[in-house]
Amino acid sequence: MTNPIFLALDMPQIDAAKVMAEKVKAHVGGFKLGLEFFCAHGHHGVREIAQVGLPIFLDLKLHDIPNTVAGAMQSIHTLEPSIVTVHASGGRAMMEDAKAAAGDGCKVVAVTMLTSLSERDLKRMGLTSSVEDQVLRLAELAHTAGLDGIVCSGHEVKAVHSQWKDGFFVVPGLRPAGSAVGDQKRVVTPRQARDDGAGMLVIGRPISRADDPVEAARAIEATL
Ligand SMILES: O=c1ccn([C@@H]2O[C@H](COP(=O)(O)O)[C@@H](O)[C@H]2O)c(=O)[nH]1
Repeated sequence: MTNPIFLALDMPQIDAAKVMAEKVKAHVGGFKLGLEFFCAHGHHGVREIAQVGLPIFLDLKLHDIPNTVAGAMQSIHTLEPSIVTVHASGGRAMMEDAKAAAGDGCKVVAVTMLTSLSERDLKRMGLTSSVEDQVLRLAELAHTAGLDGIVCSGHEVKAVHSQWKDGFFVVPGLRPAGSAVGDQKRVVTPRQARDDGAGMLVIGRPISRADDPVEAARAIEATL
């Protein structure tokens, strides 16, 4: 089994990110580079981390009109990410154009409902359905648009998996038992997410902010 853990390198310093990546590379399957890192270091930064030798997940959460998102996908093509995110709420046409622009060898997955949101947050946005129904609805839209899968929390992944059998499901908001939750609201353990159908486990602070990141990554890997 390939290691499903992707370490989120959410840090603005490229040297620190590279040191962290080198340290933990034996215990993770790849690295996730998001807005904090990409806004600071762009293409150069992605190439630096790619040199460590593991797959790169570019978590840019693209969300704009179809033409703009397709252009952004083409602009990151040369970086050869193994997976890129767009927001499902950008709509079907946007997701279709993103997938077409991504080309072969790059999975495109849609963020459904951020793991930092709760049912209460949905209501504040005027959405009256449950979190699970909202995630299932957006997953169906992403499936229809031809995407490879979605990003959701471990609370919904089982239901999504039973609705979309061959989908690829990325699950962040993961916390080993007893670790600090921080700003995440819908959390489960890495093992629970994997058992429920997650294909990729995105983990940041429980590893990157641990006193001993190598031991933290090793311990999580051992639970899977
Ligand atoms: O719904 C989402 C989508 C993406 N993320 C990203 O995952 C990591 C989680 O980091 P932790 O430190 O383990 O909380 C982070 O990079 C987010 O941008 C998410 O958390 N939820």
